[in-house]
Amino acid sequence: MTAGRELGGFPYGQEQKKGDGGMKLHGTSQVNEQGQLCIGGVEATELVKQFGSPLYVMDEAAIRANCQAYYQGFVASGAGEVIYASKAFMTMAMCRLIESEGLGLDVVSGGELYTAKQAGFPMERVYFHGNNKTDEELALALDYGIGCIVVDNHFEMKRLDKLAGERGVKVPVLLRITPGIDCHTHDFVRTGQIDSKFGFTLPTGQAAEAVGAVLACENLDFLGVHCHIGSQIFELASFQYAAEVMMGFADELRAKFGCTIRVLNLGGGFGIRYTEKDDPADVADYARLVIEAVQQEAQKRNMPVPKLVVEPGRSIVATAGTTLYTVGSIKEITGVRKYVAVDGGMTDNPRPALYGSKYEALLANKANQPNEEVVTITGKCCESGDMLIWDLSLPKVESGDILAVTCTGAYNYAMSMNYNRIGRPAVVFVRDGEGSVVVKRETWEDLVRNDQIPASMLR
Ligand SMILES: Cc1ncc(COP(=O)(O)O)c(C=O)c1O
Ligand SMILES: N[C@@H](CCCC[NH3+])C(=O)O
Repeated sequence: MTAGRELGGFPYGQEQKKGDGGMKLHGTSQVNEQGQLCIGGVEATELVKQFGSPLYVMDEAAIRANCQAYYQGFVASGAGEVIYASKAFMTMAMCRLIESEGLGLDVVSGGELYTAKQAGFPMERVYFHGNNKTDEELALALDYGIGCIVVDNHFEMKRLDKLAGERGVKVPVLLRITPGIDCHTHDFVRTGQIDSKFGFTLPTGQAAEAVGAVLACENLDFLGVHCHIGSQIFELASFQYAAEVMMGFADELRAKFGCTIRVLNLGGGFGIRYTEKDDPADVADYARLVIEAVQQEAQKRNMPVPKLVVEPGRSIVATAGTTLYTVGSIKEITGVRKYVAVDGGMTDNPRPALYGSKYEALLANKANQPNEEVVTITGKCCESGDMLIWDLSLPKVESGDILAVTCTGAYNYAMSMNYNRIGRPAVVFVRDGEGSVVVKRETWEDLVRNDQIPASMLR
């Protein structure tokens, strides 16, 4: 099983039949004999009837399969631990799923931490990240008995040491290191290069100095080091290189301070197939390569092999998600373009507007019909940049059709917003022919829930 598991080709439209990769469906998604897209054994049109539109649909079996691929690759062999980067998609139900698959959790805010706690997630399996954690967040983490805090900077280190001391605890910490590794991905989602807001910089000597500082903190238990070289990475060699650089750094620390790292956390970033242009490797190959790299480096340097931790986010959930929209207005500018507007847009998927991200889509209710036209899918925001997909080949589109945008499981719901006071769609987990709401749709009432009118304006 691999992340982004694809269940073979799919007879959707003429262009895709040309054998150029074409549109593929992930997880349990398939087209039934009536030409209807089904996810988790339920027709997409049924899901919309039952739960409304637009709708985030998460294929539970697909998420579990991705978790299991990671578990097999990294945990079953005894090499280490997999902690799901909850920023990609976080809800209480998701925490339950992750817990049941034997993975840990990476959180980056008090809100994510609180959600995990509310879901009953075991706190000793939680790692807390972030470049500007507040005292309140650090105190919450300590009071919850968190497993590990990934310290990003000196400001945090000092306050955490003090807060832990006040509570009479010694808290396990990793130091976030910026190793200076450049990898091929979009600039905005590249976090490992030197010019980064995250972590202690390795090549300048700042990182080694920070280890000296953490070792001097009475209430911090230095477990090891962390790095994260970026997101949506396809070159496995980048991860291998990161492992080598970090093990080299561990060797330097041994020489300098006589300390041994017990944990090496190499972050997340494994890429997934959004469109035919993306060609990800298997999680099993990724695991093998990284585990071997760490073992070889340890052997070469006569060091104990540290516990390896990885933090996948996107590759656990992205391919499991499909967003269903209802087609509304259609505007044709003859000889220029045909705009097809859906009942969502950048508010539920800001990635195309933010990063120029590309997605594939199909008409869920006409999934076996040949493509007839090229259209541009736009959202309903008062914003010209509110585009979801440019130049998409589809069967003849009509108002009322259900458009299914695939691979929306990561950083879609998580990054959704209320611009134009548009409520967030519901999130539904589908499995074995049934859908269950895991996040309710935001109502107009929800949108004004926190609004206050000053007394002076009520007079
Ligand atoms: C520190 C850290 N860990 C893990 C992740 C998860 O990355 P991805 O979703 O690309 O696997 C991120 C996000 O890029 C991150 O910043
Ligand atoms: N939000 C980004 C990924 C962020 C990575 C966080 N470190 C995306 O949608 O691709």
